[in-house]
Amino acid sequence: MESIDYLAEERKKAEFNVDEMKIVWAGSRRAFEVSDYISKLVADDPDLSFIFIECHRGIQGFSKEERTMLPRKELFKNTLRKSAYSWKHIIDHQLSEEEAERLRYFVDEPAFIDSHLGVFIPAIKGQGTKEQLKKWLPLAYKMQIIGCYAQTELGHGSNVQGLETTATFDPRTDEFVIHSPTLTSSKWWPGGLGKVSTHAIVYARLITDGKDHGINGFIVQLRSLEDHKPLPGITVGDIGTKFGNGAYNTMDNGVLRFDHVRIPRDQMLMRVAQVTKDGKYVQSDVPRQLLYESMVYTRQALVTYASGALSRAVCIATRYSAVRRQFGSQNGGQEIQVIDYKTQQSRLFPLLASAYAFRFVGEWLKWFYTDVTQRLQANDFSTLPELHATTAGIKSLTTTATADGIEECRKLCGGHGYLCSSGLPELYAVYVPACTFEGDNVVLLLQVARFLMKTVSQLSSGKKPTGTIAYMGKIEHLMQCRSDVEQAKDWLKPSAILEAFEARATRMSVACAQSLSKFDNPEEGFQELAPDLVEAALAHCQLIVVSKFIEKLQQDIPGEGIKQQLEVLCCIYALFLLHKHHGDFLVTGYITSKQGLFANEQLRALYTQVRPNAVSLADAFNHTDHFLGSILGRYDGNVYPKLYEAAWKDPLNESDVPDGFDEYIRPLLKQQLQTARL
Ligand SMILES: CC/C=C\C/C=C\C/C=C\C/C=C\C/C=C\C/C=C\CC/C=C/C(=O)SCCNC(=O)CCNC(=O)[C@H](O)C(C)(C)COP(=O)(O)OP(=O)(O)OC[C@H]1O[C@@H](n2cnc3c(N)ncnc32)[C@H](O)[C@@H]1OP(=O)(O)O
Ligand SMILES: Cc1cc2nc3c(=O)[nH]c(=O)nc-3n(C[C@H](O)[C@H](O)[C@H](O)COP(=O)(O)OP(=O)(O)OC[C@H]3O[C@@H](n4cnc5c(N)ncnc54)[C@H](O)[C@@H]3O)c2cc1C
Repeated sequence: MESIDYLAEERKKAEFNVDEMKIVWAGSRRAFEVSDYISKLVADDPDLSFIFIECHRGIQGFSKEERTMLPRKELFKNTLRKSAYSWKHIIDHQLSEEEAERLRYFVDEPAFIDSHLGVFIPAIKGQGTKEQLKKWLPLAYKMQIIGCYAQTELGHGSNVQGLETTATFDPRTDEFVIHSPTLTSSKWWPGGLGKVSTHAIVYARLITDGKDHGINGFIVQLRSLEDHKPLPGITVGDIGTKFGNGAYNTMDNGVLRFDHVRIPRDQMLMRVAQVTKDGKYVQSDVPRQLLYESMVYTRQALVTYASGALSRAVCIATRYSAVRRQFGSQNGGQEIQVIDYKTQQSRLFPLLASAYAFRFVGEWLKWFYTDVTQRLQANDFSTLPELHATTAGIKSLTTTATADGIEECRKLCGGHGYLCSSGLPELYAVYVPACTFEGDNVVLLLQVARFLMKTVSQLSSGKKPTGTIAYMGKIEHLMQCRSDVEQAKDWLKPSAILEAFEARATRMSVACAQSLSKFDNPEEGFQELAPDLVEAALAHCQLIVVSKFIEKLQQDIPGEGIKQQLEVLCCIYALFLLHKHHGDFLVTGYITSKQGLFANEQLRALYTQVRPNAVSLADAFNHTDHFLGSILGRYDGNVYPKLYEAAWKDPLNESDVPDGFDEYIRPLLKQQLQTARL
């Protein structure tokens, strides 16, 4: 049966070519084609799109929207089935790495494979010697071993140097003895550890000849490759159900303890430091920070994932806002679409713009990461501190804004957003740990702040800042200049926006540096001023996102109306931030309150420009209905009949009279009858 497109009128209003925008969103025509093909493949194959569960009626299939009603144990088993099926598909059809990654993405269930491919393999690549890569990578790529990343412990996560697990070298047997000396040293959280991984990269304190050399990575086998039982000395299991039904519970985050487990010496990852057969500790000429390299990789990858998650929420909220009507009916006509309310626009459109902004900064960050890792291979470590600060900061900014944005989209959908069938509660529950994993977002901003303070202190020594901090080279100008905006439309000039963000970031960093210099003990000062330092770091990161959006617009972007739409979105992103943080811009003296009001006036005008294009800008994300998993976000906008239909699928509606009626409701009703008779 052909479906009616309830959003057709909205789509007719678009002032740009949606197909061309899909390519800009995907990054290239080839990336679009791969994503488009794989997302449809997943949506159309029940083995990938459905959840099959054994119940009293035999095997029953459930759609993605019904996932939150299902018990964890069955969901988990289904995820194992999907992973095995996906893997077979990848091998049988010889999918490329890019296609395989897309397949994992569109299946859209957190699983051990994410840790295996997203952290275990990158850790071996980053910290292993050539010989170690040769031995372990083929096994990992063929999934003959499955690995996880066991860094965090019950007692320590953010403070990596505080980890307690020990790896003590025994020269008599040429082995390391891996041990968990305390309860708090139990590994806690690693994804894929609880029930699946056969191996782990274990972070432990390296001890030779009684001397503690700090943290290093070790490859440790955890489970038998025959019967999957834990090896002697190993206690391992799942840490328990996490936030939200369904959500991240398809992942087996685990707990792990070692009781003097022995591993061969060559299972210490030895790119950064080596231990010789006679127990000598030898530091390589590469920086110790390379121990943290896999975190840098994952943090940059999480930025593109942030744009993906935010775009899903925004797509749902935009389509639903065009379908939903409230108030304003005249002469029996239709009510007003809620998307036409300026308040709805002022909450929704900055998120739409943010999704695009995060996409482009993610694209750039991927390039930057590749560039720096190529330099590292050639033993040029000069850009590593900047890469660390940038990945940490942009991961922090984008994941916080995305988690908050998903929740805002839920509220933008009113009551129906609170239903699991809207897809938004589960999207939030799955997404929100990204603010914590791969580094707590505040801890990461403090890393950016340290980098900024170092940069400011080096300015006086004549060191020329480059890359993302090149703007600080113009410190004299940026400390004194004032905005020359005279009317609202002046805020459309990229140069006006850029200077505002540069001046604000510079002034906030310099103010922190000046306050810090008043402390005798700089570390004490850093702790005391941490809230201000976090704000300065955020200002720097927002400048990076804004400037990468502006740089994107300087490229040749073909397609009818595409550049104009992106220009509008770029200005919305920047002016929304300016409006939200206008206290910073005012206090640092770059703008006057009048200029702040002009920015807000311009922002409202930009919302009017986006309005006719909003649904099409959300369509350009090219999300399938399967991937969205949301009745409110359906492409055809046919929301109400589908919501009504879905309600009846809830297990509570399997019978008219609920279980428990005889025990708990009937006696109450009877008691009331008796009271009434009295
Ligand atoms: C079927 C399908 C088939 C195919 C599919 C294919 C592909 C799928 C592929 C990929 C999936 C991709 C992406 C993954 C997506 C999702 C991942 C999934 C789940 C995520 C799981 C989560 C994992 C984790 O959470 S792992 C644990 C993370 N832990 C942390 O982040 C801890 C945070 N803490 C720290 O990082 C550090 O402790 C610290 C806070 C940075 C402090 O460090 P330290 O104590 O050493 O102290 P200093 O601050 O003094 O730092 C010293 C010095 O080092 C510099 N530094 C610090 N960190 C780094 C770094 N990372 N790099 C470089 N340099 C660093 C710091 O600046 C100081 O420098 P100076 O001395 O110069 O000042
Ligand atoms: C879903 C999920 C998956 C995970 N997967 C893995 C995995 O695969 N492998 C793995 O090893 N780990 C994993 N982790 C663990 C994760 O990396 C840690 O939880 C994370 O690094 C934060 O550390 P923490 O839990 O110790 O938080 P804490 O550091 O205890 O943070 C608690 C609070 O203290 C604050 N705080 C901490 N230090 C400072 C400071 N210096 N200054 C100011 N404030 C501070 C934080 O901002 C936060 O508000 C996962 C976590 C989750 C939630």
